[in-house]
Amino acid sequence: MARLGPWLPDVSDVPPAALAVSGGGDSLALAWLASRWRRGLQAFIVDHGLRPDSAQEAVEAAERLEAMGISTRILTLHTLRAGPGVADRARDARYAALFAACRESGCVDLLLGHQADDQIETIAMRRARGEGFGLSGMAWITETPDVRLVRPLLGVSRAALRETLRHAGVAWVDDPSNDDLRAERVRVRRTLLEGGETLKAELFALGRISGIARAAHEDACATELASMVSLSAGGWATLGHDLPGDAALAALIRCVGAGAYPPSADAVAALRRRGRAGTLAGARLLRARTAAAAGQSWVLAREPAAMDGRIEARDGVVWDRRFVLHCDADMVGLRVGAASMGIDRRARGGVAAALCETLPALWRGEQRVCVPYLGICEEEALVGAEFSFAPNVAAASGGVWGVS
Ligand SMILES: Nc1ncnc2c1ncn2[C@@H]1O[C@H](COP(=O)(O)OP(=O)(O)OP(=O)(O)O)[C@@H](O)[C@H]1O
Repeated sequence: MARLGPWLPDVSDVPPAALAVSGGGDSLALAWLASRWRRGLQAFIVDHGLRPDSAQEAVEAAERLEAMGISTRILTLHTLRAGPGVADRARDARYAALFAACRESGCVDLLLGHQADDQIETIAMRRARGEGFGLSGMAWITETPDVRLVRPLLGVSRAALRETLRHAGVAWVDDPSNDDLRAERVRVRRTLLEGGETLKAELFALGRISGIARAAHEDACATELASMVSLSAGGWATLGHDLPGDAALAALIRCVGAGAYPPSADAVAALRRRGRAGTLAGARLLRARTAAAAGQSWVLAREPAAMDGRIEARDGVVWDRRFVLHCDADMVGLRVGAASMGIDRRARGGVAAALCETLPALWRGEQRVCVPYLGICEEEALVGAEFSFAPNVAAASGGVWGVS
């Protein structure tokens, strides 16, 4: 059996990972954290040549990186000029330079310092522009023909990264263009700061919800997502909350519970204030059981459907407003009901019990004979039985498009 580790791979074994470092707090924190994670790092600093101090700042950032033991190259751009659209032109030129440098150095991964606040701002900007799917924000990993872009810090707040650097004794430079109100991102950041935590929390929820909607159209694993949202991913903790704010919790309840109308604001506030398990508008709020997340983390699961669908014809049973059943076998006489409780942990294959209760199963009388999503099938004729999302899933997954 192979030995576990080593955790710091030998440079000769793996291609170097590239770091895009601006000299600002986010990407320097990325570099510092990465330097404690692995060897074989190659940092690239792009000097856009647009400000008189930029060359000197690039040299200072390079010194900070070298002090962390990271080999560093400054990529100087000579052709950029100030003027209309300079931010977009600078970004295009920066990525082109970074990609070329990665190719030259044989780097397969390019790590970027985008963090959780950037993500929230991105979602806010896309929402303001009326974009739809973009509401799930930036991807953690983006494959390009040149390199794989990796954003490992998307779950970490700007404040936490600054704190990390302070502890490590690493100085950074705040780019003055981050205060330039002509930039859309800067204006959005200002609005978010003024709007406070509620707005942030709402946008975070919206991002997740639209991710859920997209997944619902992509594959069956979306069942899990459409039926259950984990509130433990560190997102709310990042915002300093145990549970999301009222508006965000209402949006999530609507998504998971698929109610035709949003829950009342008072009911949501009461559920949140109580801080314990409860049911509202077709969704159940439960404490997560996992030991690692104990104390802080919650799950919002769909309330198990009370409805049983008796199969009268060969096909076309819609269950829980979400699923359509398909099967070649004659199933008249069976019924579709919730997979329900009592399925052995091993048979569930890691699927949470709360989610299991919301999955469709085929029942013959009191006997559960098939749970397609879990691969459980007691009758040979039913082996091909399948559920897919009902065509009205966008509506069924709960006002996904209508949350505002
Ligand atoms: N001058 C630079 N040199 C190298 N990398 C940079 C530079 N500027 C930004 N980056 C990389 O891009 C990340 C995001 O930076 P920032 O948010 O300023 O860029 P952006 O213009 O919003 O870019 P994006 O289009 O990628 O969102 C940084 O954390 C860093 O990894």
